Amino acid sequence: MKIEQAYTIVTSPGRNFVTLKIVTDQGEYGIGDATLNGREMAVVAYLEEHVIPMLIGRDPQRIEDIWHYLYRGAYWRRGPVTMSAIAAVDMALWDIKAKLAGMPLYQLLGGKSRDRVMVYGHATGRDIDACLEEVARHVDEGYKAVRVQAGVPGIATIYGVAKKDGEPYEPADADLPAEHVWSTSKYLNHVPKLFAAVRERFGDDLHVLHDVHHRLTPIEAARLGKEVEPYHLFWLEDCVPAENQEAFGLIRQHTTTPLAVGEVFNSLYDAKALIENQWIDYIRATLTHAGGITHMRRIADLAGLYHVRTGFHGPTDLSPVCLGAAIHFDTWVPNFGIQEYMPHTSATDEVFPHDYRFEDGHFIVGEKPGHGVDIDEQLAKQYPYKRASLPVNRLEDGTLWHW
Ligand SMILES: O=C(O)[C@H](O)[C@@H](O)[C@H](O)[C@H](O)CO
Ligand SMILES: [Mg+2]
Repeated sequence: MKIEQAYTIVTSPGRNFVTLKIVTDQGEYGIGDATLNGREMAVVAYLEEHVIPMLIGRDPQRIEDIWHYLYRGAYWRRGPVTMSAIAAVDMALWDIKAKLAGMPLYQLLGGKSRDRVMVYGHATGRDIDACLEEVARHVDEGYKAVRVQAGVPGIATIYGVAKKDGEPYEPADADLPAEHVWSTSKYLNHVPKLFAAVRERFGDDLHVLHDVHHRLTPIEAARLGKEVEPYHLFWLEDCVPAENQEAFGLIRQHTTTPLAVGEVFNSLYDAKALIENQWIDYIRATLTHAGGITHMRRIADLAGLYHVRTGFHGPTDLSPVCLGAAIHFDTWVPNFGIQEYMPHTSATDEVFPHDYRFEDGHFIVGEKPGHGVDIDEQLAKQYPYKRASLPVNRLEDGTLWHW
């Protein structure tokens, strides 16, 4: 069996998505998600110029060998563009292998470790009251876990909070990056009040999460972790940028609030010290940005040795292809923690027909052979690519900060 054809499909049903389709000489095909928010066309160029020509004629069943050919064989290793391209190939090849086996992907990975996959949704509001209403809506819809992000008095625009209450949040909202202004002190003073209000209204059983989006220093993160301890967060996410993995060692000494990190990681080496030192509780790297199923299995297995569980990144800027494959992975992986879920627009769901379903705060995996997600290429053509950038952040004195 040989790979006869491979091509990228860029579509923007509300936001940009990059999909790689691989077709074999026997007519079987698989698809993978290659979406890197705000840098989509860099991955398309990498795939078209450097990856696809090398795939033609190879045996699609040799997933492991193709992974190493693309990783080691490139000489230049890692990085989000390279690893998203490799991930898309890997996801498409697992899709093909599972279709050839006549099995849903989770069966090929080792079968079910659980019947359903707990997800967390996003509640966002411009102030605490509006945010509590959104938490209530999620609880009514069956969610058992909710990420809570509210506006902070004195900060005009903040990560995770939609421009209008009740609307979904989309960060890549401008042709060129919007500029936000950030105040660490205003933020730190406000967040404990938000979680006090959440626990007061919703009691102890609801799992609550919060995303700091990389904005604090280690000692500031330690303070926040301590101050929210009474509210028993499921996790505190990305509390500092993680290039310097040792930073988490400092935070860890100060707080029992569980720590999650990794949505911008693209390899095991980004997380090695974090995992081996047990500085974190949840690893958030996901299939599309961290080298696909083949590499995420290695990360999850290492994590499992150190009591670290998975908490895959699942924003709307990953396509339903990634989400579908992730739900198979989540259904299998022994050390599963939780799956992030931001619902895609109905236009996106139409372009990417899928067989996973949301029920009572959980995803239920589908039974179709492969990862269960397809692409309607004709419909995809109706939504042309439109450049969209993530914002940048500045301190009140103008210094460029982490967004
Ligand atoms: O926890 C999350 O879901 C993330 O922080 C996202 O909202 C990112 O900001 C986005 O994926 C960037 O492209
Ligand atoms: Mg995040």
